[in-house]
Amino acid sequence: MEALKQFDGHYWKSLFDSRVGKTNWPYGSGVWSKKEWVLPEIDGDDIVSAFEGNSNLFWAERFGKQFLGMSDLWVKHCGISHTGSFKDLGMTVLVSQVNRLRKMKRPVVGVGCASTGDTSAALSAYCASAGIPSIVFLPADKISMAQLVQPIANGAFVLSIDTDFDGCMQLIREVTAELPIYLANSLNSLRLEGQKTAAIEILQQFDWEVPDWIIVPGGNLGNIYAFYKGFKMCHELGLVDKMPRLVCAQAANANPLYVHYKSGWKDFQPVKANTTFASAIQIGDPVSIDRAVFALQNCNGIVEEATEEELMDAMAQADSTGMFICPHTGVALTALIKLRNSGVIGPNDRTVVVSTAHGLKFTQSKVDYHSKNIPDMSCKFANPPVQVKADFGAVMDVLKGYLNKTPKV
Ligand SMILES: Cc1ncc(COP(=O)(O)O)c(C=O)c1O
Ligand SMILES: N[C@@H](CCOP(=O)(O)O)C(=O)O
Repeated sequence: MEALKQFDGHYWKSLFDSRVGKTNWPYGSGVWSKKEWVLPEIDGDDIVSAFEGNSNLFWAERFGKQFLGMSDLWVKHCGISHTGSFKDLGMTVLVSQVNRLRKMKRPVVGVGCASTGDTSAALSAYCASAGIPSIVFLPADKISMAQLVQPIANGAFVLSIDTDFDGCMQLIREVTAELPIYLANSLNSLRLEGQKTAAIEILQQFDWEVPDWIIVPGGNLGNIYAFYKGFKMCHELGLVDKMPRLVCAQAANANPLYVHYKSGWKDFQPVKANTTFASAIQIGDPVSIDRAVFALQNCNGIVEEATEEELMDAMAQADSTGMFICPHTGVALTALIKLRNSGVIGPNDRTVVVSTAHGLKFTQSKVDYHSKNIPDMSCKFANPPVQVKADFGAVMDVLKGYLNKTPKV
């Protein structure tokens, strides 16, 4: 920070703004356009990038107005990305550094992670691009088919292990302590250095105006800290004059941070994470718990939770306004709905919900919901297809019934 403080906020803003939308290597990446703040000393030739970042910040006008009476609601689509999640932002930094270490002949035989599906997809893609072996530990039968096929296709060594994510995490930590395999989970701060650029990007996209609220779904809890760090740096280095308030949203079935928050931050206890449609955050013993607590305590942050029904309904409502979000973003939207209904978030507060993965990775959950195929869930926003005979009269009857119910313009 001392070195960066040699330049003022105006300098950094115009430097970062000058790089947006260009193809210059590596600055065309949303992460590497902030290289001086991420990993300054790395040589451009060592960087492994898919020009990640620069994701769209979408004005959720209809969702905000129709469901929440809000005028200034935005969704940061970090999941519209190379491997379909925000993990690309951190993985480009970590794999670039490993690439550099290997060129320096350091003994790194490969890179490994435990994963609920998105970290493994990003790791295997970036490693494949650089010709570095990747090893991924996945909890058997607990990730989506779309996520599972990503490391397989990218040539990773995939271990499907009969445990949950927390079990995989413990195993990879033990294995990487014994073997020269570089650990790629977010306890490695290189990941967070990349992920923090999403916060800087949001400020940049608002012309360096600070939103009131940022809502982030949390699992292993690296990302909530990364957002805090990105905003904090912009504040301390004079690019903006205040911090937003952060909200971390968890699935009620995997809510150790929520329980800790509700206890007044007394004694943290890991939980046994139960099955959730937000499967990528089915984590009971998050590795970045201390960082997350630090971040939330220092920005007057809030933790919320979402039941399965709440998160699936929120996802369906968002999709009905033209989005196609993942269940984790449904968790974040539920937090928004609760905070808006209780008046904590005001109708005109500028609010950004961070969407963390592409909805196409989680289509089975949408199929189950719209087929009303979920035990004990009413699926009240389901929109199942109508079965109809191949007959003009039958089709017309069905269409007339539909058009009669459709609001007139
Ligand atoms: C899609 C998705 N959303 C949210 C998260 C939560 O991020 P973090 O683990 O950094 O809290 C993860 C991974 O854990 C994820 O894959
Ligand atoms: N959701 C993550 C869980 C691991 O998180 P990490 O950020 O510590 O790698 C995943 O997709 O694996």
